[in-house]
Amino acid sequence: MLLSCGDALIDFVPVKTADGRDGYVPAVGGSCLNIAVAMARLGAPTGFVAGVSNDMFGQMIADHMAASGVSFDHLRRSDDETTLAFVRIVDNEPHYAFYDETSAARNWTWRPGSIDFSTIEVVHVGSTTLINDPVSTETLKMVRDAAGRTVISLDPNCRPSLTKDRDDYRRRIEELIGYADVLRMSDVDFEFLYGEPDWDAKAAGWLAAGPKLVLLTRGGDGVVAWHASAGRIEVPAAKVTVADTIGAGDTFQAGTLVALYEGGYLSRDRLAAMTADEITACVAFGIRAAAVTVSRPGANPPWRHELA
Ligand SMILES: Nc1ncnc2c1ncn2[C@@H]1O[C@H](COP(=O)(O)OP(=O)(O)OP(=O)(O)O)[C@@H](O)[C@H]1O
Ligand SMILES: O=C(O)C(=O)C[C@H](O)[C@H](O)CO
Repeated sequence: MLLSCGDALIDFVPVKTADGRDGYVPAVGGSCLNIAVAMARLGAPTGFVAGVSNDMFGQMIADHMAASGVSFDHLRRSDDETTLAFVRIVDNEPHYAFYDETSAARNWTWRPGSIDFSTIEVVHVGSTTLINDPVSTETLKMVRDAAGRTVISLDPNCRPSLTKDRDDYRRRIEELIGYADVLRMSDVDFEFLYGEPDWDAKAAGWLAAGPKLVLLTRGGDGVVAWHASAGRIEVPAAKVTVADTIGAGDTFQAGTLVALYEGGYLSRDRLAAMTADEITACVAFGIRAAAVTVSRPGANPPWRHELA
């Protein structure tokens, strides 16, 4: 089973009302839930590890999971509320204002022994639940327990509006990178964390520290992958008409993980032994899946048959 651990929330997506006013439509989101939904829709056995509210938005999240075939086995329901995110689109790029101070996702805690990692192919962590406590520290505890027993996938998916102390955040992310086997970062996140891009130097340092596969996504400019023996590989993005890029990175991550799963690469040894052609094929599958998401509104990952 593939697990994604982190945030489920409601995105309020901007729309124009029939009489021309600004309005919002609620849509189930959260980077880590989007990844779980995308992996399940693409056909992989998938579970979601998180705190989800019993309130009406939590029910929307549960319904969305059920409709996409995501397992509830590792879900913890509580009476804390659902995180809300109001979305603003500027130049096709989404920006988020979060309301999560006392949410079920933010208050999730790790219970040691609650997951048998020997039965799990990959645990993905990322996004808002890596920023603030308690969930950030609790996620790190889970990753420490899981590391070496299953593959760890990490996408920081930085959210500047939630990050009060950038140095503290960078320290947390760097500790997680030390445990990660597959690291994905967007160029925007890289710049938020490290300023001027020196991707090759940074990727070389990461490959020496832990991750076997490092992926940098650059929106419509494609993906760069680094791997200790296969080297540096560039894969172009698909050419599509963009509706919006909400959830693009999430679907890319999910698609790439599903391809790694189907290819039998989800162990540290198999990841380390991948060839350039094998990496290109897995990344290209992630790109194909992400192309569907960007071609339609909101984070709406494709079902497997839509990639045919
Ligand atoms: N304009 C685009 N045209 C084609 N594909 C795109 C475009 N934008 C994003 N994608 C696809 O989605 C992938 C991830 O996009 P990006 O690098 O923007 O990640 P991200 O910033 O994490 O996304 P998110 O909006 O989910 O946070 C890209 O590698 C690409 O395959
Ligand atoms: O979970 C997050 O980080 C969000 O900003 C909510 C969005 O649904 C998500 O990012 C889309 O990728």
